[in-house]
Amino acid sequence: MPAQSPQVVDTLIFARWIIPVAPNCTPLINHALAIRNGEICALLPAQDAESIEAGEVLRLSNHVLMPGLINAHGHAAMSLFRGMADDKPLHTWLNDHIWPAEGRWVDEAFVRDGCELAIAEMLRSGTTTFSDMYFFPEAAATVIRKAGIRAQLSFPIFDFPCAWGSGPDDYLRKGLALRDELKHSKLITVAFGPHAPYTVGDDAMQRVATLAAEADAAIQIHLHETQQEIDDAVAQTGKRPIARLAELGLLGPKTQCVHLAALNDEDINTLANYGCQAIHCPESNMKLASGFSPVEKMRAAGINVALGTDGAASNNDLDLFSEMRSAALLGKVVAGDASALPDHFALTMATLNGAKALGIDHLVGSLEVGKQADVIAIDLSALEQQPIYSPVSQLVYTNISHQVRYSWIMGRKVLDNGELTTLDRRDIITRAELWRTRISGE
Ligand SMILES: CSC[C@H]1O[C@@H](n2cnc3c(O)ncnc32)[C@H](O)[C@@H]1O
Ligand SMILES: [Zn+2]
Repeated sequence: MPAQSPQVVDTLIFARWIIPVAPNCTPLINHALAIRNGEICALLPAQDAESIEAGEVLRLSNHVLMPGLINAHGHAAMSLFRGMADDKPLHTWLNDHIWPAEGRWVDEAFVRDGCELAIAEMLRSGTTTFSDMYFFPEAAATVIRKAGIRAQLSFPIFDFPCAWGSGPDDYLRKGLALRDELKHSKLITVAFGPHAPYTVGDDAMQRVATLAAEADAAIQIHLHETQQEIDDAVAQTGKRPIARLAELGLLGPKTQCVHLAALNDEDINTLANYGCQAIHCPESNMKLASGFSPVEKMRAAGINVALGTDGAASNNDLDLFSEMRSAALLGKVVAGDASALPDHFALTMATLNGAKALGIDHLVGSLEVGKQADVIAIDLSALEQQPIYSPVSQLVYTNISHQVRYSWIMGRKVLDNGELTTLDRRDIITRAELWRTRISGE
């Protein structure tokens, strides 16, 4: 919108700093962003925006405005298992604790309540899009619509039955029906979620590859999470999981590979050649002692690397700001280079790279005119952020998520001065406590 011909907009936000992420993370100082019909319609110097007429005007003199964060991998409803099984390695955690608990407790009500708790936590800490892989995705969709958050739902596929279905045929039928039901949704996309190479056999894997290609849909899978996963696969099949998936036709630019915490150079080449998406979950990988993802090597190979928290039972929070910090710190240790994974790259992983990984970078991930208005504002005036040499450094390296004050998704304000506008915080806490009482048998 040319500054000389002001038009009426819905929301006009003046901010001390605006970090657009594209073309880069250099902060624009004293600028304004205008929103009309859910889209960003102008980004311009503050003095040029004064004449614009707006339904609502916000003057955020201590704040950074930036794209909403994109949590590219998680299991939202697992928030109800937060702190239930800590300090265990992945396979013990899954086989002896999480899977038995899921078998006993997970139903539609669990997913609804757990999802709401997770979404509230994510909204309060700056996430505007998340990717979920969990049972009863229809129940998650109901809560997502209520909250007004953006999401990818990767419906689960295993070789064995679970509370949501009886096996691959049933999962694929239900998942495709959900995809059809949500095909006109502006906020939700539906992807295939084969759980992992060790829980999905060749037949089901091939069907996923065929159906996803037919539907032009994304696939999200836990992949190369531990060295044990690879050693077991080599012992059973003679192949590394990435090589097996390549043979089965599962790898491509719409394949979102989660964890990748045990990779050799050949694996990295294969992922790069197929144009796969990488989703790094540093805190979950550390907590379960799964392994170290070679993020710098993947980036150097041209692989898009996004960021995810994983579920709250293996993290134990859904705070993407702290995830950026962990990624930046761990990235330096793994690369043996303090200049590896700099702050601006961590910020890009949590925004634009997340959007690319989920195939929605034409819509979100950066503050650019024409994109959807998924925007957050963070107050930098607290003591813990002083003094401010670089707002990008403060966002990545200081403890900041509690300073997220505003959040808009498609132009709708879902966080207003730190308060959720679409969800009831107290009610969510009450229901979480009820689940804890039930689960701990009190
Ligand atoms: C297909 S529903 C999701 C399924 O995945 C389990 N899960 C959670 N975190 C992890 C992880 O890090 N690796 C593998 N599987 C994980 C979750 O408990 C559900 O059963
Ligand atoms: Zn996971």
